[in-house]
Amino acid sequence: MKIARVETFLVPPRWLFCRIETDDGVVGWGEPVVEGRAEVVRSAVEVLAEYLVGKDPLRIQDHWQVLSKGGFYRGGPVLSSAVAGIDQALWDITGRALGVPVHTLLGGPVRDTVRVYAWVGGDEPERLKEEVTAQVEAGFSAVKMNAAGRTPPIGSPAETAAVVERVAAAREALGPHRDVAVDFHGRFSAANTRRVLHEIAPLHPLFAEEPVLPEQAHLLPGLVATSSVPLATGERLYGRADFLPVLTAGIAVAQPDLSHAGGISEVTRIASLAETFGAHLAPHCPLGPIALAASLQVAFATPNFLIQEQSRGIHYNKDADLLSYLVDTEPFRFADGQAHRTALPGLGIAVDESAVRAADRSGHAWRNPVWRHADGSFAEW
Ligand SMILES: O=C(O)[C@@H](O)[C@H](O)[C@H](O)CO
Ligand SMILES: [Mg+2]
Repeated sequence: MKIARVETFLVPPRWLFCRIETDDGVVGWGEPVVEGRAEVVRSAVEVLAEYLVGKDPLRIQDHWQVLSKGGFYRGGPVLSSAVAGIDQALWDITGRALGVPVHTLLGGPVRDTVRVYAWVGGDEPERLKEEVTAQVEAGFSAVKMNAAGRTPPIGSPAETAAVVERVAAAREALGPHRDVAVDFHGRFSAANTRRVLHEIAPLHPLFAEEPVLPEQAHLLPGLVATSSVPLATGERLYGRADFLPVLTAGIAVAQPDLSHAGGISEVTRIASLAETFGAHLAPHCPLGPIALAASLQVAFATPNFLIQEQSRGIHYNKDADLLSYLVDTEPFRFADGQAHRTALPGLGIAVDESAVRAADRSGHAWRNPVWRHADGSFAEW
């Protein structure tokens, strides 16, 4: 079997899919994308495809090495995401060729269900409470909320109180048997995060995500030492080498993204690395159905897995959502807040190829919002 063709599809709301076809007709799908930079990753996939065409798709490890390291310059979001999507498609092809799910290829299942969480928004506590209640009624046992949008480097008492009030509203709607995770997005200074973590700790968050920016891993040990809130990070880290410092710093939850951190191959390695630090895996995934399917395959085979992000109900624009490109949406219904393991081959989903081809014809030009503080200065996140 040889790789015959690699195609990419720029599909709303903000994703990029790749389809790899073999000469004997087996097809695998992947999702190589960086939010806001989809066209750049598309170009990277096209360059990497030059090497792949004519090769045996089952040699995933060797292809991963060549694609990740053979260009001399390594790592970073664009290359690692391009490799990630290709890697997902090669695992999908391998599973389909052998008639087994990817989690079987990864050593077999260690669990039958995977707990997933839903995102909730809302600036006002009452609105947030409504959103949490709606997700609880939809079956979810865990949600994630933003700590805040634009925050000044050090918040006023009122701004700090507003964050606490919103987390408290979520906690009240959830009760003591469900979980709330709080995403800081690196938008707070470490000093502000330290103060806010102290205030929200009694509300028992599942974890605090990106408590500082990814390039400030050296500040994490101080936060770990001064807070009882488990810290999480990883959506903007792209491989084992990037995770080593944050794991060494003592984070509790590693959050590689299956579409950013080198795909199934590299995320399983990151999971093993995290295990040696006693840390758990909670893959980032505000992305599409293929990234989520890849995440779930890893979750079914990873002992130190905690919880899975997914984008049901997040509408980056009105044109499409998580379910738009699937023949059968059942795998992502999450009626009881869980994904259920199946024996379907490869990534375990059926992509609606005609819907993908049609969506690519209009494409998208999704870009990250640029935020500014009240004084006009750039607000980084
Ligand atoms: O944890 C999350 O899902 C967010 O931080 C998103 O990754 C961010 O809004 C960019 O897509
Ligand atoms: Mg995040």
